[in-house]
Amino acid sequence: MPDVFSDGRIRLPNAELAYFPDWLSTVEADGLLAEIVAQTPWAQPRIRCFGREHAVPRLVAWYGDPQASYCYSGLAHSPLPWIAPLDELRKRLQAELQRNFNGVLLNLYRNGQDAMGWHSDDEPELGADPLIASLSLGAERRFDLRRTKSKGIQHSLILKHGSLLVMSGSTQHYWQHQIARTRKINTARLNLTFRLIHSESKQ
Ligand SMILES: O=C(O)CCC(=O)C(=O)O
Ligand SMILES: [Fe+2]
Repeated sequence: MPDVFSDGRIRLPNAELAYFPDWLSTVEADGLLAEIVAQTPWAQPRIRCFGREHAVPRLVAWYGDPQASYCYSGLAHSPLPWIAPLDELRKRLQAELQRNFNGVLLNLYRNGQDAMGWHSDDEPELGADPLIASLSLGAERRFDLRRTKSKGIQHSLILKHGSLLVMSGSTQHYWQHQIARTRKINTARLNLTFRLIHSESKQ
């Protein structure tokens, strides 16, 4: 693993987490937020949960290489072709982390009422020990972690504008994460999770 992981390491058992609060300058982060939000054809997929169909509480988009189909919110999604700002971020991450990414999932939380429930990113197409590079732009939201299916939050961090959180190793096997609703936030946050989809492992 490159040295970059050791600086920002968050020490939790059975997890590999590293947080870099100032990965982008504020100016870079401001520009990217405006550009990516404006250029993205946002969707709000409907999912079936406990027998009831409802729209996910956020807007989403999936960009990637043509073969990088990804299943999220219970549906398979073909990738949108890379746009320049996302491809540049991907190349920068690949150089710094010395790992490849072929897709990026975008989540746009329009305000504090948009959220993401407890989950692990452990789909088979992400491989045995998924590496997820998560870039946050816009409003600061709290990112909670808990041991898989346990009750209560074990660790939280505030993901700031321009920050990078890297999850790797066994994190997705032992831990779940969420972005909870909050009344305190009235502005938008964009999160980008760069991933590597192993298309050969799909049926
Ligand atoms: O918005 C975030 O920081 C988390 C997003 C996330 O967990 C995901 O896309 O799987
Ligand atoms: Fe996730």
